[in-house]
Amino acid sequence: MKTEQFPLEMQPYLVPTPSGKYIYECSGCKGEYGIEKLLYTCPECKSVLMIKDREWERLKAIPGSMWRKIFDYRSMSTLPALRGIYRYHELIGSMMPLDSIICLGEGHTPVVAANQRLVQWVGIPFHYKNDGQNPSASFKDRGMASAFSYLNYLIRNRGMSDVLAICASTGDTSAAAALYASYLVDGVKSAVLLPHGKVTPQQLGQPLGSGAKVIEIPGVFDDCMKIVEYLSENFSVALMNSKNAWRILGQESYSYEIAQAFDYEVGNLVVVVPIGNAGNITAVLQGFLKLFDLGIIASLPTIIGVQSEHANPVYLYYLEAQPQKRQFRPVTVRPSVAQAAMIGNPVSMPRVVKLVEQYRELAGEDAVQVLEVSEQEIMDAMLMANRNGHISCTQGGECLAGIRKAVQGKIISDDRIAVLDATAHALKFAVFQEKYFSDRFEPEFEVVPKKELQNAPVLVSPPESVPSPGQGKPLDPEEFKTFVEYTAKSVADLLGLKIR
Ligand SMILES: N[C@@H](CCOP(=O)(O)O)C(=O)O
Repeated sequence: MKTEQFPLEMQPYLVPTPSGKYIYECSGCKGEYGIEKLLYTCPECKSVLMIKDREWERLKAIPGSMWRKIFDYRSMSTLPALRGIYRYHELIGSMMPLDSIICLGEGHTPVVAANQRLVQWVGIPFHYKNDGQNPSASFKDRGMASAFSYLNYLIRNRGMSDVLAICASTGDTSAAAALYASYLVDGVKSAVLLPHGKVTPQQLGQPLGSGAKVIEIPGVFDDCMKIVEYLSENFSVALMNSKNAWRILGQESYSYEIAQAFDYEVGNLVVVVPIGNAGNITAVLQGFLKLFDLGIIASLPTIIGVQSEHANPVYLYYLEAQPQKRQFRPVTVRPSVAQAAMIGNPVSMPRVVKLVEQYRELAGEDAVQVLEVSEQEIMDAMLMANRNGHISCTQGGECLAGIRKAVQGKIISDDRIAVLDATAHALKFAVFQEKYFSDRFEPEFEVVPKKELQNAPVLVSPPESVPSPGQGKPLDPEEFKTFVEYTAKSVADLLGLKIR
């Protein structure tokens, strides 16, 4: 819809203009730093940074009801910069002029209600929010849209040039970073560091296809992360992992979209997210806190973070009930089907600690929970989801296993409604489905396929006496008729079809 076609009262708000005073704020010592250049950790105490708008309070001059209208109307705007996550401009980088914004179609991902069979299996109604329907098929695109828009802003306004965008990845971040870098023609190249053999073939193909320099490293993601951290401290590169606080801003849009999808009534919702490098749960918590602070939502939803038993440092941290006794200890990860979250030392942990405390102060101790599930539960849940109309990845399976456990363990009451994060498209993780279906899981995964969830193709192969078409060798009409009749009968027998 064109701006002039919106109701008159909305027109002044539709096209945002740059506003606010953005700074980096240290999640440890609270030190503040200007955003004229990229900064990842506090120069003083080395803790990770958050981005803060010093003029945030000005947004409260507009009532929550009006913000709701602004965001809803903006969803209909055809202005290129507002087609994706920047329809929430004031919340995720309002200093950014619209001409710096990169939008590759991220956001607006569907919220799909579970059918009755799945609702019964879990115990409460729930929805999947399919972030696999983003441009590079994962939620990382939300964060990359924001981090690359900021890079673009620095290139256009601050004379930045010859940028090498670099990241460590379990697969999704690299696909997203390479995609957005390839779009920015003004001197941005990308390089991605992947743990050798621990990224699916589909995910490996993505940055290669986008033209990134793909470098494989022995070890796991945590090792790659240490290398890119070293590179970003000692060389002129732009770090595109969620350690870069601009990534977090964009990923907050996941919370904004959930609020919008539920008409901003989120108090009864339980939002379930997997935890890997912890950028996602950071953004989800911060996103809902911002909406609450501006009166856009009247109450906060419950947040459940889920980890696999094979990569569970955040779960172990919160196992200790007394906050003053909690101590974060990185873990050595074991092979996990939730490979995107196979991370033992999440870089956003200091942000999580701070935000969970803030969230619990406002919404109660139970408002944020962290659970762990087994590899078996993750795989079974993903397959259950996908057999019932979803396109969930293994991390989405992790969420489903988590909410089921929470309901069965009465951590969540049966009058709640859940929204599960399917962080990536199922196709990226087809290799784990294949291992399950063909019973080829290496013992370390600790997954034993259940017969009722397996599936395999059946080859109908006519005997030599029946002519069969071959590549470039079409059958004559009589032979073809014989082939069709024989094969159709075999298929009918296989399917147990009855003659009409
Ligand atoms: N799961 C991630 C790991 C890196 O996470 P990030 O959000 O810090 O970039 C991936 O897809 O690589």
